Amino acid sequence: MMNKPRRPPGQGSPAPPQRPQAHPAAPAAGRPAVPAVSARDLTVVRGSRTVLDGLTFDVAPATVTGLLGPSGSGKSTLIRAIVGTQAKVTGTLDVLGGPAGSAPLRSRLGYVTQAPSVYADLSARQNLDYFAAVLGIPRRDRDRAVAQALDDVDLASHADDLAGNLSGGQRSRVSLAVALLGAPELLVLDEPTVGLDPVLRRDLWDLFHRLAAERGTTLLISSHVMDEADRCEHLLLVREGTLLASDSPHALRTRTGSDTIEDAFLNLVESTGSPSRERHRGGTP
Ligand SMILES: Nc1ncnc2c1ncn2[C@@H]1O[C@H](COP(=O)(O)OP(=O)(O)OP(=O)(O)O)[C@@H](O)[C@H]1O
Repeated sequence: MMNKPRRPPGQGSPAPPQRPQAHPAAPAAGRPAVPAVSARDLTVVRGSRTVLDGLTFDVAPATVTGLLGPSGSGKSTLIRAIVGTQAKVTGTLDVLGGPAGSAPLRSRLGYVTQAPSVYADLSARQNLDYFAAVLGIPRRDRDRAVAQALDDVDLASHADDLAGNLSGGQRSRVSLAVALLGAPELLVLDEPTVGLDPVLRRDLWDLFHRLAAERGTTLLISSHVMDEADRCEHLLLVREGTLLASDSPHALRTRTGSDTIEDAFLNLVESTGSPSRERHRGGTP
C-alpha cells in the first residue's frame, strides 16, 4: 500500500471522477437530450467587476465544445462556475441535469486546471495509483485503469518517471490521465494544449474526439488559440465577459462571411460593438 503523499498538489486535486464505464452517447429514443451544461443569464462578479455578463448557452452531450476567447475574457471564470468553485454566480447554471456545484456532480465531473495538479515526488503511475485509490476503484481493477489512463495520454513510456522530472506538457498529461481515471461524464479542460508540440496537440484532440464518440463523454475545452477552433464541433466565443457566439465552426464562418474563426471573431466584435472594458455592478451606465 502506497503511503499518502506528504504534501498536497499546488492547485488542489482534480475533481474525483467515477469508475470507468461507458456513458450513453445518445438519449433514449424519443427523449430529448439533456444538455450537459445549460446556462441562462449567467453572471459572475469578481471583486467589484462583472467578469461574466448574462451568458445563455447549452453544451450538447457527447460533443467536443471549444470555449474560445482572448486572455482575460472570462474562460477560466466560466469553467470555475461550471465545476462549482466560483463564488458570486447568478442566473441559472445546470450541469448534467443538476445545479452546478451540487455534491452528486462531484463524481461525474473531471476538471483539468491550467496548472497540473499532480504530486511532483511521485511517479506518473504512483500519482494515478493514489488517485485511483481515492476514487475507490477496487484494487483488482486499479492496474488496468491506471494503464489505460496512461495509454490514453500516451505516457506509458514515462510511467515510472517522477512527475517532478517530467516536462510541463507531460505533467499536464498526467493531470489529464487522473481526470480520465474515473471516466467522467463531463470533462472540463482549461487550456490543455498550451505549450504542446503540434504532434502531441493533434494526438490530444484525437483522444478528445474518441472520448466523445466512444465513451459518450462531453468535453468543454478552453483555448485562446483560434486555430484550434476547427477541431471542435461547437464553439462558445467569449470576449470581455460576454458571449459573442454559440455555434458550429462552419456556421460561424458562413454567417460572418469569414474564411477563418479568427476573422469570424473579429467580424462579430465589429458587428456587436465592444463592451466597456470595466463593468462595475450598480455603476452608472
Ligand atoms: N479575484 C478577482 N477579482 C477581480 N477580477 C478578477 C479576479 N480574478 C480574475 N479577474 C478578472 O476576471 C477576468 C476574467 O478572468 P479569467 O481568468 O476568467 O480569464 P481567462 O479568459 O481565463 O484568461 P486566461 O486565458 O489568461 O486564463 C479578467 O479580466 C481578470 O482580470
